[in-house]
Amino acid sequence: MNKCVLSASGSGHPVVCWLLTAAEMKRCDSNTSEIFGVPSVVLMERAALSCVDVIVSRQKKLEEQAGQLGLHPKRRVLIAAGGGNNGADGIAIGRLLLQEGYDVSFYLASGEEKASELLKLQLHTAKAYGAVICDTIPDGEYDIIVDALFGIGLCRPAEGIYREAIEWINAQDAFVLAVDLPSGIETDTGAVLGCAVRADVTVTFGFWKRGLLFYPGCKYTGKVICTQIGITEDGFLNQTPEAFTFTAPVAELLPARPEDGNKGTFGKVLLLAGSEAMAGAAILCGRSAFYAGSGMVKLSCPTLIHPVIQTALPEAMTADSVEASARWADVIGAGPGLSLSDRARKELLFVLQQTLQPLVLDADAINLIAKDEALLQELIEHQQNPATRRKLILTPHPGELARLEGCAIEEILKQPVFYAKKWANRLQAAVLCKGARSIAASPDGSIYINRSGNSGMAVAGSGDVLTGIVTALLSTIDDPFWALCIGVYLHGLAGDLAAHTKGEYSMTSNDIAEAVWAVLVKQEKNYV
Ligand SMILES: NC(=O)C1=CN([C@@H]2O[C@H](COP(=O)(O)OP(=O)(O)OC[C@H]3O[C@@H](n4cnc5c(N)ncnc54)[C@H](O)[C@@H]3O)[C@@H](O)[C@H]2O)[C@@H](O)CC1
Ligand SMILES: Nc1ncnc2c1ncn2[C@@H]1O[C@H](COP(=O)(O)OP(=O)(O)O)[C@@H](O)[C@H]1O
Ligand SMILES: [K+]
Repeated sequence: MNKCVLSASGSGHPVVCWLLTAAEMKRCDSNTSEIFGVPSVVLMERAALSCVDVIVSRQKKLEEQAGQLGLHPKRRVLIAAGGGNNGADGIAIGRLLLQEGYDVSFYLASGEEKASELLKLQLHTAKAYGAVICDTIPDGEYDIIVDALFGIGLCRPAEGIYREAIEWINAQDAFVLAVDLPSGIETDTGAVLGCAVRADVTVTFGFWKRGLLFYPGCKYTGKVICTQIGITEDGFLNQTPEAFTFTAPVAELLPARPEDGNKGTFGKVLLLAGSEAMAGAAILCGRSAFYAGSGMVKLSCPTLIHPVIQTALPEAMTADSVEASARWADVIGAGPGLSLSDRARKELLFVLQQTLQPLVLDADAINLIAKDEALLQELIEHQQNPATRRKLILTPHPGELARLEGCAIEEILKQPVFYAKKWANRLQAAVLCKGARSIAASPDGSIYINRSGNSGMAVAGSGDVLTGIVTALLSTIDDPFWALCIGVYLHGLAGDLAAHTKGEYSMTSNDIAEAVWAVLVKQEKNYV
């Protein structure tokens, strides 16, 4: 991956949003305090102030609206604090709200004797300002609940009094602000450990955590507000986080289009796609490749389906076999609607063994390789050897990745990041694991987590569109991992546009393909 582009984010590169694990965040916290000398208590005060800002500005709006109706919204707050530094944040928030004139009750779920040092300090200060700390939830009705039970330190399922507190919070008719993360959400995976708070707003400090983006965690966060509390990219030192996502627009990452270019300049894409029963896959893939900027697209598929392809996609050329076009192509994409036929296998073998161009493998190309242990081993050996390695992208869904791995789909779904990384390393390739949050892994260990797209994209042919986009981008973007990340992101944006016009119920994969051009126009114009 082009680390230069990513590290530019320190100077405010608008495209990349880091997604941290708990360990990365802890390292960054401690570097900020220990190397740069910003005391933890200063960071904590800023963290607390940033939450207070959110509460106070919301309250102000409510009071303005209610005032016009002669109403007076109450300011009854409950702070629900755990025994770690997330709890300490909560106590600091409560103390600041007391000073703002709010009616604040404090519930400390863990005993004071088990409190972290910073929590002890915060308890001492809060008490000095008149806070009364209760060891059961004080009876009463609350307008605002601050969830500060657990943050990035959650390490086991929430049980006992913690479960009771979480369930109680979820049963209240109050505005819930989660501090850093909703309690019960695992920082790295977004899994619910036991049970989790359903927040209206999550104020997260310094950087996004992966679990705020992954499902199911993202369903618990409400609106996520990432606040700057003095923990910056300087705190990474030389260890940038593994994972990132894009924030729109990505125009500056798109391949440049030379004014004096010709159709050869913009990529000659050869697609091994389509079969008698799946001609549409080839059409969707080819159409998307054109919309994503390819100069020329040639589809290698059985002669029988040439007429239907020529009719639906007159811009494309057709061929009976890849052999004749192998030299012509700048890039090859293989798999959509290919089938597992003998012809498909023969064609794929030719591509794998007789060509060297950058290659995208999807769907049946992956299934054919997964079925053939010798072929898979040969591919691994080629890719492990720098002398024979080619630029390679794989775009499996979890079922296809499970076939490659030889395990159950559930196993992949439990650890998608792990398996994407494992295959990226094994094949020295950019490997995607598709889903509601597609994960792309690079051989250098970088992870892209995609957040564009919607459930309307869970429709037949959607993956074929992605293959067309990614193959087109691979012809002009040098780094396969970048081509994959950008392709996946644009594909999701096209899905969002299709959902906007046709709705998630009715949109088809062709609607996604037909939205690609509009997404690119928006990117070019630098707005979304
Ligand atoms: N410099 C810093 O370190 C900063 C830390 N901040 C806050 O500190 C938090 C991290 O603090 P901690 O590392 O203390 O972690 P937490 O406060 O998130 O939780 C850790 C505590 O909870 C316990 N615990 C974990 N899972 C449990 C379970 N299921 N049941 C019962 N107890 C459980 C642990 O044993 C530990 O005592 C962040 O999320 C953030 O809110 C912020 O104040 C910003 C600055
Ligand atoms: N709930 C969802 N939210 C966002 N994107 C989704 C969702 N479900 C599926 N997708 C996307 O739709 C595409 C489906 O691809 P794939 O499973 O290969 O479909 P097909 O084989 O039918 O073409 C993937 O890019 C995936 O990330
Ligand atoms: K929390």
